[in-house]
Amino acid sequence: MAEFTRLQNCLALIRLRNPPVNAISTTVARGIKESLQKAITDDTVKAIVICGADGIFCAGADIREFKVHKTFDIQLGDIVDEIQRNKKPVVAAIQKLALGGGLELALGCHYRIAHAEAQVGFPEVTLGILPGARGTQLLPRLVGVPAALDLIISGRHISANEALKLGIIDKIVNSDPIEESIKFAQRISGQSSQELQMTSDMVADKSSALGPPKGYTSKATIEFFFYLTVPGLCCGM
Ligand SMILES: CC/C=C\C=C\CC(=O)SCCNC(=O)CCNC(=O)[C@H](O)C(C)(C)COP(=O)(O)OP(=O)(O)OC[C@H]1O[C@@H](n2cnc3c(N)ncnc32)[C@H](O)[C@@H]1OP(=O)(O)O
Repeated sequence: MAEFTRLQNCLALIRLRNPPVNAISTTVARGIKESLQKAITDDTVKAIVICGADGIFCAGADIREFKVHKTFDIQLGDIVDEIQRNKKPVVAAIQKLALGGGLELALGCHYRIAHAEAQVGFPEVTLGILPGARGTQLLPRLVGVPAALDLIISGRHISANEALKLGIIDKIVNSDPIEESIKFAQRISGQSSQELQMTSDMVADKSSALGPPKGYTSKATIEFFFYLTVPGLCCGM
């Protein structure tokens, strides 16, 4: 599930909870979607923090459901789009791991604050799939195409420090990233939607050289990935 908490100071907290690694099951995805809706439609909420329960952000899709579903009725990509469309700033507080769909969720957020011991990565390739929830668009926009390809094709996990240097993470903390994210969200919640729109437009301008906007995966890119990865590969969800 995902728990929605209305905090003081005009903030909302969305906490993923699915032991042992807060993987994104259908129930978790539905919970995130519903919680986001609540936060977005509540005029008193000015900023949103997304985190995981029990000291871990999220290890990606719930692989226990892979045997049950061929497709998921709630698409993580739609949730990522919703976060990006909305005018309220969203901060991802990353503890321990943000992998696969968990990293895509974090990349959809406007800011990422991670603990120094955290790791991030796209292990999809080890399962014979590709990041399918905007990761192949959002990652290159942050780190450039060569570094994004390296991470997606290798499936390796990288440290928070490397992620900071690459530009995947905005800030590393040695304290509790959830508390830090709440403080940060509080600070930026004063920004007007116009200021936020200007900031996201500037980011979009800077990355426009990388091609079409999110939601688009070129055929050539897909073919390239197919070529480089294992036979019998199926596409991400
Ligand atoms: C709606 C879908 C939307 C988007 C889809 C996106 C695609 C993806 O996200 S694909 C990527 C999926 N994630 C992974 O492949 C991660 C796989 N797991 C690991 O690499 C490791 O388990 C680990 C998370 C790095 C943790 O390693 P470690 O600390 O060594 O512990 P383990 O013994 O390996 O695992 C502990 C415990 O967690 C369970 N678990 C791990 N990952 C998942 C997962 N993704 N889903 C469900 N459960 C997971 C693992 O089975 C262990 O459970 P036990 O009951 O303790 O055995």
